[in-house]
Amino acid sequence: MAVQISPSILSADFARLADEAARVENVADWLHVDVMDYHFVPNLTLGLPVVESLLKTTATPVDCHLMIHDPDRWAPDYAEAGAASVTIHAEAAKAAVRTLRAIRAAGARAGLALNPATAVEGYEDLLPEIDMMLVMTVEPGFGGQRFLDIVLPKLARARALIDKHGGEVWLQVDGGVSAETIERCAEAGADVFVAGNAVYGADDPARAVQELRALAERATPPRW
Ligand SMILES: O=C(CO)[C@@H](O)[C@H](O)COP(=O)(O)O
Ligand SMILES: [Fe+2]
Repeated sequence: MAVQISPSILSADFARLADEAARVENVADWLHVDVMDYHFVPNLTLGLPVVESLLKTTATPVDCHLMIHDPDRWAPDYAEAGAASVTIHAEAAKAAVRTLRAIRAAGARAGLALNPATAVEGYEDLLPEIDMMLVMTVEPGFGGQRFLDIVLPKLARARALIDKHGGEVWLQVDGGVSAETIERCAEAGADVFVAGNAVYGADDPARAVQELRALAERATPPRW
């Protein structure tokens, strides 16, 4: 699978979201939208009404990362609104299979996110239910945090499980991904790279996306 870059608007200017999305249009593969609710994580960002408005202003597929207490209640709504990918947290979902199926039924790709301390092995049975696994490389809640390299062995184990399963499950990495860390993520098997600060903290976000993509492509090991 080709390298995909998903800039996180968490590091963008929330008062100018349409303009910020336009800065990476035609360069980024996705626009990563971090939904936080002050309950699952100690931060608050935006919700469905803002995502609905954003979807009207950008042609880039929207990748919603739900860091919310009750994803079973809300995730299908994001898919129905038109988000192309909706990711729920394993630690928050109480009915993960039902919710992942509802996301797919609404026409979106279904993602399952794991916090740094959550073992991937517990979720092997869910691989047929998902289109993407998200391995967090920071504790969720804030942009601009330091990359947790202790998560890299888990990322590699996730890649091995996905390859063993044989399906088309993408492996996303999120948190502290930058020019300094992206190659290690690619070497460990990630193929979708979220980057907030490294893109929207740069003078030229589009160029930052291109540079990250080139680094990840160079470091991606041949798999077939
Ligand atoms: O989900 C999250 C944080 O919880 C991320 O998507 C961050 O927004 C990534 O930002 P950087 O670590 O790349 O600055
Ligand atoms: Fe995220």
